[in-house]
Amino acid sequence: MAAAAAAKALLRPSATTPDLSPRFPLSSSSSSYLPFRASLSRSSFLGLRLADSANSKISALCRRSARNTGLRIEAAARPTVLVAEKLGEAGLALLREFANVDCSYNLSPEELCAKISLCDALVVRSGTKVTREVFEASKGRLKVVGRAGVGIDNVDLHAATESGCLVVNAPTANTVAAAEHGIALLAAMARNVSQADASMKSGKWQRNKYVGVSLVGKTLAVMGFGKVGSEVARRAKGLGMHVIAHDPYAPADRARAIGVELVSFDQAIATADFISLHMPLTPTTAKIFNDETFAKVKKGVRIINVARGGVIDEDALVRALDNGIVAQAALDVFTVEPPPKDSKLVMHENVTVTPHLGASTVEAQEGVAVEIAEAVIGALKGELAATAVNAPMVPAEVLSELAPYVILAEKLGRLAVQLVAGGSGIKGVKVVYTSARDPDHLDTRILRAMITKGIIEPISSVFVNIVNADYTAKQRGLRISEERILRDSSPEAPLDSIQVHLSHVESKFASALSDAGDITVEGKVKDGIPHLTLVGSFSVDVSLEGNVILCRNVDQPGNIGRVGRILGEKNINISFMSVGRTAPRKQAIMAIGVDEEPDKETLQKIGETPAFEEFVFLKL
Ligand SMILES: NC(=O)C1=CN([C@@H]2O[C@H](COP(=O)(O)OP(=O)(O)OC[C@H]3O[C@@H](n4cnc5c(N)ncnc54)[C@H](O)[C@@H]3O)[C@@H](O)[C@H]2O)C=CC1
Ligand SMILES: O=C(O)C(=O)COP(=O)(O)O
Repeated sequence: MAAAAAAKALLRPSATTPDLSPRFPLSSSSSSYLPFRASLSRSSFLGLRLADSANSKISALCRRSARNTGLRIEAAARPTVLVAEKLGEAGLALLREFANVDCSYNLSPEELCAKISLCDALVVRSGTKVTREVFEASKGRLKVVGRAGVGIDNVDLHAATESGCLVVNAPTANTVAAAEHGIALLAAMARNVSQADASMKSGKWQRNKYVGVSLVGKTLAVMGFGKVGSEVARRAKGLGMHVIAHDPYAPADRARAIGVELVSFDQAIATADFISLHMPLTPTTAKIFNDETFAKVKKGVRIINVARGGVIDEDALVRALDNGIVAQAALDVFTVEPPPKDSKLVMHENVTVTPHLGASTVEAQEGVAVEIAEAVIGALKGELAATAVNAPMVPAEVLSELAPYVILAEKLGRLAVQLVAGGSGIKGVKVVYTSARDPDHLDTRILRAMITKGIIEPISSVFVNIVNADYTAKQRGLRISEERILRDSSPEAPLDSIQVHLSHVESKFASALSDAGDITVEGKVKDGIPHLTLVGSFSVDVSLEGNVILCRNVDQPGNIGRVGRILGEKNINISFMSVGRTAPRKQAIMAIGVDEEPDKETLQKIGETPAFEEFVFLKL
């Protein structure tokens, strides 16, 4: 529950307040499909407005918690999910429980762009290009792209990240289907099954023409020893083949466990009778099989490609087939899909083709549909997806521990930036984490993202989430450095404190400057609630709920009463108050937590109080 709350805070655009869900006494199962969120923000991560028609017990809890913390509950419309390619029924049923589902297949790029600004999520397979234009056309509404399969080369990940859109895939459910298809193509190619079938159907009986080659004892090189590659290797060994593999990143012990030897690229292609491709299409693997490569293969090699067409230079393959260097090829995937009708490769008599059917089994399609529906629904609820492609994956237990610190981190960022005097410009941010645990084991990515969010959102129209935080900081020239300090405190908590320092800036509240001249704020988590514990060099202790007024004054009797009276006259509730001073009757900082936002006149009155040398109102 806490993990889910932390994740929601990470993903929503303007988490001005902690999500309340951890405090709701709900079982995770009862809450999992309820479209509820409580938030101060005008819209949640997905721009969802919360359903007002839902379970009244939950509504009451939301309202009560909302009153306690000054939160507002908003009613949300159901999100809209555009399913742009055929998806298994079980996945569609899950999506329909949670969202309005628009199944529109075969959209042109223009039609997709026209629809996308009305959609919170998009589900695709390999046939839809999710380009930068799509993200731009969504105008920020699209919050998750679900790829119902493995390869995400059809999604512009840079554009997704820049727009803060999460991309999730379904990496496991079609592995076996793809591996089985690889084996089907291997066997069909070796025994000329499709050619012989076509010949017979045209009325011929050509037994001598279609003599094949045996698999047993032959060497198969598996290029890319990941999920599919290793399943292909396992099956090929069952057929009595000698299997070698090339994968620069695969662990040798995994290969050894299957009885496969990992070899270099050149060794693999020079010794193999069959080469089966299972690497992703990336800038390094694009056209990795080209004229130069074919010049190094064993003459008469047979090639199977169930990965991506783009890893082969198709013109070079046609040349290699024509001159007999490659005896046969079996291809499920093509550089352009569908390939041109007159494609020499497709029409080649030594080539067996299928129209990207690797993942197309009934079982795999039901599997990927459910896998992607769950990931998309999770993301629409603001949870971090285990299969996120463009966001850090944080284990649930880590997230659960860090939940209150995630909220603290954002609030510290928000406080710090509001202390900057106009025109200063922020360049350097230093974050110091103190912990009793080995600081090297502290995963600060989500905390850094939230501090970035807290700093950037109040001063720009950009919304920042865990997907685009680092990118947005870089874009704005914000350098964020981190320091971890080992402190002798309770090792039960993951962190003792977080300090945010903004360097080389002027402050509108001079007392927020530390001795080193940085705007400094520090916070801790006490009883699960984030507290502000240091401003400049003044120790304070104010719970970070609602808003905060900071006043500097000379420590003398009556100041608390004065400000209390001004706020009381306007019915503004003080939630917390603390005084930090250098010494009795010397300079002091009063930190006052207020539930409501004082109007201009009230703030002016506080400012005009003679005892107050400076003051600032900070929105959390
Ligand atoms: N035809 C179809 O319908 C299907 C195609 N695929 C495709 O198959 C490919 C593999 O999928 P999975 O095994 O699930 O992915 P995976 O991520 O588990 O495995 C890919 C492997 O390729 C390796 N690799 C990366 N660069 C390499 C290089 N330069 N040389 C050799 N190996 C390299 C990686 O280390 C990794 O082990 C993907 O391109 C995927 O899109 C997957 C499922 C269905
Ligand atoms: O999962 C993959 O990478 C695939 O290539 C499967 O593609 P598909 O979903 O069948 O269009």
